[in-house]
Amino acid sequence: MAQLTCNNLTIGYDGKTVLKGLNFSVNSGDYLCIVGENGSGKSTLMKTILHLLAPLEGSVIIENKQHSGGIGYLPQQTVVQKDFPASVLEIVISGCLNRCGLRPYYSREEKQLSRENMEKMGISHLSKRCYRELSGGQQQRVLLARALCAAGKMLLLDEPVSGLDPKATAEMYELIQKLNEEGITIIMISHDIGTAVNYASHILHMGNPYFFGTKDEYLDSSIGKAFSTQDGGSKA
Ligand SMILES: Nc1ncnc2c1ncn2[C@@H]1O[C@H](COP(=O)(O)OP(=O)(O)OP(=O)(O)O)[C@@H](O)[C@H]1O
Repeated sequence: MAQLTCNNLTIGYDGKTVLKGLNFSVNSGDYLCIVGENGSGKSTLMKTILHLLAPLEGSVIIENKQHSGGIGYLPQQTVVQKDFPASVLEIVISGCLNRCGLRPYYSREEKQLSRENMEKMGISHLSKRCYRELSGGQQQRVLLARALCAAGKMLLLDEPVSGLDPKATAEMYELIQKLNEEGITIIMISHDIGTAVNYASHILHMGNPYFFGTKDEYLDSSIGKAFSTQDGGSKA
């Protein structure tokens, strides 16, 4: 069943179109990689899916939102965020804020959920450490644990390995794959087509024309062939 459907969706800012007429859907348990050149609209699409930006035309439908819980979001990290003066636990548990509603404290269940997600991400031993003193890879695990606290069944990840070294990158991809195997739907922006093709079940290649289909359909398509042979098949 489709968890997310974009119908004839036009995205952009202040009435200026970035990409027109997008049609695709994501089913529960899918792993969608969004690839495309700089400025092709990947982050704009993600913000539109999150309802942070209104569509210029068309619609974004998220099925059973009230039953499936929230959407976990891992934004692209900025320099300011890397310097955030809070403890790991404070950052992870802030992912539960939406669950609190008007209640001005975290419940026992929310504290337990934060502990479980830190455990999943292998960062329990860092819970009291200050976020800004951590390595880039550790910081991304903290933000992923935070996104998991907010997530029901869907995680949106905007270049989760940006700036990480090869070892931390591989570990991050393994963690994301494990979450997908546990049933969480993944929608991830990536600049790395090689990885997209390795891990994803579906590819959305932003551009005019855009491509949407399964990984195998992408590898068979002219756009997929052109990009997966370019630069040794790694960069979009
Ligand atoms: N806040 C904004 N206001 C107006 N235009 C914007 C804004 N943010 C992005 N844009 C424009 O929208 C277009 C798409 O940008 P977007 O960031 O979605 O691309 P992207 O594919 O995510 O790029 P990258 O790979 O560099 O992250 C670009 O032309 C960009 O200049």
